[in-house]
Amino acid sequence: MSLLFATERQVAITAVRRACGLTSTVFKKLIRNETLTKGDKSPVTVGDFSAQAVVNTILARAFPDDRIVGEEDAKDLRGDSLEATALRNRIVDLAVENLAGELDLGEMEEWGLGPKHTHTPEQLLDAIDRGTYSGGSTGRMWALDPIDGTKGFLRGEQYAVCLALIVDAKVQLGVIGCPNLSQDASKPDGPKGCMFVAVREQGAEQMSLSGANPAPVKIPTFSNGELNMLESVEAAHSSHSFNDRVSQLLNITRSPTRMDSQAKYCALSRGDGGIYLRLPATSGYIEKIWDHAPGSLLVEEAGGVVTDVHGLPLNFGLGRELGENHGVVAAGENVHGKVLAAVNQALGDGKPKV
Ligand SMILES: Nc1ncnc2c1ncn2[C@@H]1O[C@H](COP(=O)(O)OS(=O)(=O)O)[C@@H](OP(=O)(O)O)[C@H]1O
Ligand SMILES: [Mg+2]
Ligand SMILES: [Mg+2]
Ligand SMILES: [Mg+2]
Repeated sequence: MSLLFATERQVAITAVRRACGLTSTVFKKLIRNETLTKGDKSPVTVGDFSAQAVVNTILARAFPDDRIVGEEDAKDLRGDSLEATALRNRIVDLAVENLAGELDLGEMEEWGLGPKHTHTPEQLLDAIDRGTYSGGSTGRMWALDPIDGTKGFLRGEQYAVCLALIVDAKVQLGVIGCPNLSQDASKPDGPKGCMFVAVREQGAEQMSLSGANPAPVKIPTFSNGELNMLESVEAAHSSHSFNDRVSQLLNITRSPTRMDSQAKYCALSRGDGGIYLRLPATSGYIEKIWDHAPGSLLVEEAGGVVTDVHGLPLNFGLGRELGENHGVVAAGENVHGKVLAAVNQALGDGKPKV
């Protein structure tokens, strides 16, 4: 008897692994004018667009009826301007080359892979735009962040290719590829490049990006003295000062580890740090589902708890955003309760006294 979501798991591993190969190539050759600034002032690179084209092409072939909520869209790539044409050509070349790569273990030709397939520019732009689904509470949908932590990617630091399958608003499968993350946190100069895979009720595991050495990941039981806070690098993405206050309340003496992207969830799942705390630094910012879907399942399957500051589960069924949640509190089972209490004490401390 085959396990639930076995095919989806293999397709997602394939898509994330291929996309990681592409982003690593792009990083080595990225040139200045290959980065755009989006309406919200955040960066997007040829790597983000072409990785979304690759993942969505594979998903569309393997599961033609599934919807996709992806971070990027192809609007800026469709014009006739010199800039749009150059960007489009580069993205198409990258995606075509990546998809044409010889089949690796577990990959299937019918997923659009291998040298026999052709992919036209129009098909690849349409593949990117398959990611424009508005989300919702029923049915199957994939959540894709082709490069999470684009700023980290541009700095040559942590970033992640993140893919999740959500069924009736519940994350069932999460795959995260971290090309720059050390396979063993205690050996920062050792081999880099890991993939984290979680299936609901089937546990979580880490493997190398090639798929080698799969091993279960588990959050250990921490005492306060051993706890270490994981937080965003960008102060604009989550409040560092708030996290300092919570650390004080919990008597955490170790300094926080700053890391871009859902690599924070990955680090937490294998016990490199015991808490991931993310409070909005800008009032009004609502978290996106693709920034949390695979990471939250990974942490839960590794024995952790993920809620917002009110202790509510993240609700992935409200569209492209986590519309009803405020902040994210992720920690091992034995510490989540006290972290939540400290978060609420710190939030109360900040309120004007009447
Ligand atoms: N104002 C604001 N507040 C909170 N979050 C924001 C904000 N702006 C952007 N984003 C999202 O942050 C994603 C990057 O993840 P991190 O914050 O973990 O990375 S970082 O350490 O700050 O670089 C980043 O994901 P990517 O765009 O995929 O890189 C964004 O979706
Ligand atoms: Mg982005
Ligand atoms: Mg992101
Ligand atoms: Mg992104």
